[in-house]
Amino acid sequence: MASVRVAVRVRDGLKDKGKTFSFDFSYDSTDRASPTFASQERIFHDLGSDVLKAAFEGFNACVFAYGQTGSGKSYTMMGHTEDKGLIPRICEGLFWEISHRSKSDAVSYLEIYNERVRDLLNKTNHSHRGVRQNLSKHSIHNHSDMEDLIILGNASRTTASTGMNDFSSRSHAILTISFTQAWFDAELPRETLSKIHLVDLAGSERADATRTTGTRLKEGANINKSLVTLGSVISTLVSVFFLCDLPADLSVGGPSTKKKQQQIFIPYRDSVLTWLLKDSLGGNSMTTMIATVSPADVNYGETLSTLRYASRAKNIVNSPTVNEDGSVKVIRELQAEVARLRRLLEEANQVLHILKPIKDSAIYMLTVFYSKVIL
Ligand SMILES: Nc1ncnc2c1ncn2[C@@H]1O[C@H](COP(=O)(O)OP(=O)(O)OP(=O)(O)O)[C@@H](O)[C@H]1O
Repeated sequence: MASVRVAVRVRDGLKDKGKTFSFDFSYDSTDRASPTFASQERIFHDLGSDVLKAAFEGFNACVFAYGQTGSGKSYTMMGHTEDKGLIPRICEGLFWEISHRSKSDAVSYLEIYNERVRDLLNKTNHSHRGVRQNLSKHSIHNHSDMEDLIILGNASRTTASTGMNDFSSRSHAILTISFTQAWFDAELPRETLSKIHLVDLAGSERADATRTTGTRLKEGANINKSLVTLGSVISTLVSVFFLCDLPADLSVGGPSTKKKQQQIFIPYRDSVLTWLLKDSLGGNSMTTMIATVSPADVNYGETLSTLRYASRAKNIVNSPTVNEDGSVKVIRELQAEVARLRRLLEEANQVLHILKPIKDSAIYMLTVFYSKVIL
């Protein structure tokens, strides 16, 4: 079991309004000259390197950035050419490690725009409501292939200028790296498949703050709808785990608590985003949420709501397991069984070896007894 890790990254000066939250990490990225300034490198060191570690151990991993529009989600996830964010750094790390191991990789990159999935790596693919239908998968052989795909995908992403951000992401973007490793462990074959989801969410926003109308307003409504669903999924998951955690004597429903947990409906299907992130929230994944805040006074309400959102997400417990290829696992288990039977046979032979002289002398004694006493 692993809790969702939550890191908070602050863009501007934070005014103390007397609320306290606790998170796994907190970063101050307000002033480059400050000794406490958290650089992109530091964020990768703390959060990105664990994603790589999990993936190489055969787990699924997910990082998603959540926060008000303009607070630094895209900067944290993608960054700029000269100031790279988590995605390019994780990809670099992946290829650095991969050069020492056997593997194969595939990448897909999609955006969810107005509740429709659009393939960012295949412009001929029209957007659709179905999840992952027709999504192109691209084999990559080196880091430069990966960089080209990211540049291609980013160029297709829907951004627009809003009152809060000149290049506001108007969609949620999910880059998925599927990653297979095959090797021999004590002469037995092993194969694991890990998936890394790197997610840059569109900004949570108020229409009046972003001064949106028309298309922007419709986008904003869809963004907010999916973020509200994400919030409901998080709250519901937390209540399920809260019931799990209750000691038997405190559990509200006594023996029926388990039944209640099973009856709780988690609204994953209410938005494309939550459906795609199903495994990352309450499922088989090591997940990190990065909450970005830009707490100028004017943003106090949004900052507080982001921190509350993040604080709830911290209570989600996932159950990550190593994703081993089923058929390779069966082969490995059969090989282990054959080795066990061989060992048993050897032991039986050794016992026979010890018993043989006893058997021979028993036959000899019986023969002597028969010839001398009976005859
Ligand atoms: N920690 C930071 N250090 C330096 N610049 C930053 C930082 N965070 C954000 N910025 C800058 O602020 C601007 C807005 O950031 P960004 O586009 O990442 O916001 P966002 O949260 O992704 O917004 P939206 O939800 O509208 O897409 C960008 O020009 C970005 O480079």
